[in-house]
Amino acid sequence: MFSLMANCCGWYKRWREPVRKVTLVMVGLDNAGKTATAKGIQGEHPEDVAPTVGFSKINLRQGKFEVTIFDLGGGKRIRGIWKNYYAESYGVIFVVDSSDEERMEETKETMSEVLRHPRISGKPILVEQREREQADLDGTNGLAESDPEPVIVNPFQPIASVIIENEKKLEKEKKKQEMEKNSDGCSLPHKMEHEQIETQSQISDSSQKNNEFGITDSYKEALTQQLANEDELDQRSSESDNSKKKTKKLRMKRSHRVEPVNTDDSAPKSPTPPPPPLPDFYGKPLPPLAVRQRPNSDVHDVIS
Ligand SMILES: Nc1nc2c(ncn2[C@@H]2O[C@H](COP(=O)(O)OP(=O)(O)OP(=O)(O)O)[C@@H](O)[C@H]2O)c(=O)[nH]1
Ligand SMILES: [Mg+2]
Repeated sequence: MFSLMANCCGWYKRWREPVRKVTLVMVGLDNAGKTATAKGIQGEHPEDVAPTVGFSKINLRQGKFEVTIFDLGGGKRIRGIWKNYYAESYGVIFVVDSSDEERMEETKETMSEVLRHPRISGKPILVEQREREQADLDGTNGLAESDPEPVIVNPFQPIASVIIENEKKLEKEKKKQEMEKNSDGCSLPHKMEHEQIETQSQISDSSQKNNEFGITDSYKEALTQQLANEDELDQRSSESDNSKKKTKKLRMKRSHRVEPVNTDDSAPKSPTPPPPPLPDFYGKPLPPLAVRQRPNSDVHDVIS
């Protein structure tokens, strides 16, 4: 009864777990058997498999994982596209035809190139080894006849275990970091307090030192200088007050006078200027001119 309950709980937990999407990339030399492997995973016979040009996509469900495998073409000319899939792939399935001994060196070089790539390093890699009979290689033995049952090879199972292991490690690391953060958060206020206390003590120390050395003379000098400055300031302020008063008086006096016309530019110019003052002649005003004398004319000025 107890085991049944535990099983039910485990099943419910697994059912509640969110579905994880994982993308994998399947690479290897041409004719290595990548597409045949992909067909085998899907429960199909790997017969009449044509060389892959570009890629083919496989979707399958593995427990809580939704797996997408990109089966990429392995021809020399197509290998350049592999790197375009590295970034979004969680891991790599590298298929090797171990019976093709002649191409072992090429396989080695290609694999090391893949492993060296910065977008692959650190990611899980599964090397899928396919071994074919000599008859298969010669083409004398028909595939369908030799393998009546579909090849059920699931390269994702070991990768899934690696993923789960990695996740556990990540969770542990996360918890550790959180713990460290919390401990840092607790110690931070203490640090602050300690620093404050230190700075305060430094200040008090410096003031104490000043008193100890008795810089009273400099203090006196500073005081006298300040007083002198204040006196100067007072004098300046009184002078400025007097000048203000003087200007006030001047203004008062000048306000009774008639201002000259063109001396002040700021004053608005009147359209009809006032008549010019009459010229004095020994204190007596000259009579106004009625007619002005003109050259080569008989007309003379007449004094009225
Ligand atoms: N008998 C036998 N034939 C196989 C096996 N795996 C692959 N083949 C055959 O080998 C040929 C190449 O296999 P593919 O799966 O197309 O190889 P590939 O790696 O996908 O090649 P590219 O798509 O060109 O990169 C096909 O004709 C397959 O039928 C196997 O396990 N046994
Ligand atoms: Mg293929």
